Amino acid sequence: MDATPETTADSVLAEFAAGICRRMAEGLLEHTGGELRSFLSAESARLQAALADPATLEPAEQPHDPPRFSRKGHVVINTNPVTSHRNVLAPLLTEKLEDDRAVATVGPLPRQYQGPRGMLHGGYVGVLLDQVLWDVVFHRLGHASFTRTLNLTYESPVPLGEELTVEGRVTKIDGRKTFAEGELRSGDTVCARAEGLWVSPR
Ligand SMILES: CCCCCCCC(=O)SCCNC(=O)CCNC(=O)[C@H](O)C(C)(C)COP(=O)(O)OP(=O)(O)OC[C@H]1O[C@@H](n2cnc3c(N)ncnc32)[C@H](O)[C@@H]1OP(=O)(O)O
Repeated sequence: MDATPETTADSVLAEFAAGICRRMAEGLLEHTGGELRSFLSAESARLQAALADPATLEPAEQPHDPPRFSRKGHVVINTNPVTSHRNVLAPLLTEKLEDDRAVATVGPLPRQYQGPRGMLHGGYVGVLLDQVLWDVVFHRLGHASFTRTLNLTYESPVPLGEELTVEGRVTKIDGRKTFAEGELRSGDTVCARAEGLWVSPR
């Protein structure tokens, strides 16, 4: 990353643009023909308007992920593909961390995450569980670790278009090894379970 400073207005604009990109990604899979053209034109116009006068986006909004600064003063942007409001791939989580437990809500997820028709792609099920289990391990240890194993059991398809709950728990710490487990639910239905091992750096 470079050392260019970023104002709050810049951060708000970047997240606004990411929101438009998310809507475009969804709209590209929803619309066709003339409807697609109108949709793209309207979203482009919204971005152009914000670019022409970024101040109009403030102070109504504050950035969710304002850039941090490294010790050398370089801008560090949150690139996380699950949680960063600036990463258009991120489905975005709202997460609560307490002691050995994390509970996150995500979604409703749109069509760009689709695997089987109307259902979440299985790889994304793993992405969501990996993130929440990593988060609870980080919260418990106070430092980052690497996912070494992640075993998934798919119990039932995960519906798109509904809010999902992802829960993670630390189950054991043994030296550099931290074990955690969790599940992804739609309502009261457990759709997937995960258990894995996280290894702290030497
Ligand atoms: C900022 C937010 C980021 C969120 C990220 C979300 C999580 C991620 O995606 S992390 C990225 C994906 N993971 C990776 O890329 C990791 C790739 N793997 C690695 O880099 C290495 O294998 C790494 C670091 C995990 C472990 O390497 P290394 O430190 O050499 O481990 P190693 O010494 O062999 O094993 C450590 C311990 O685990 C044990 N162990 C290793 N594998 C297993 C296993 N499968 N089962 C049980 N125990 C195991 C070893 O026996 C050893 O135990 P002990 O300390 O008692 O002797």
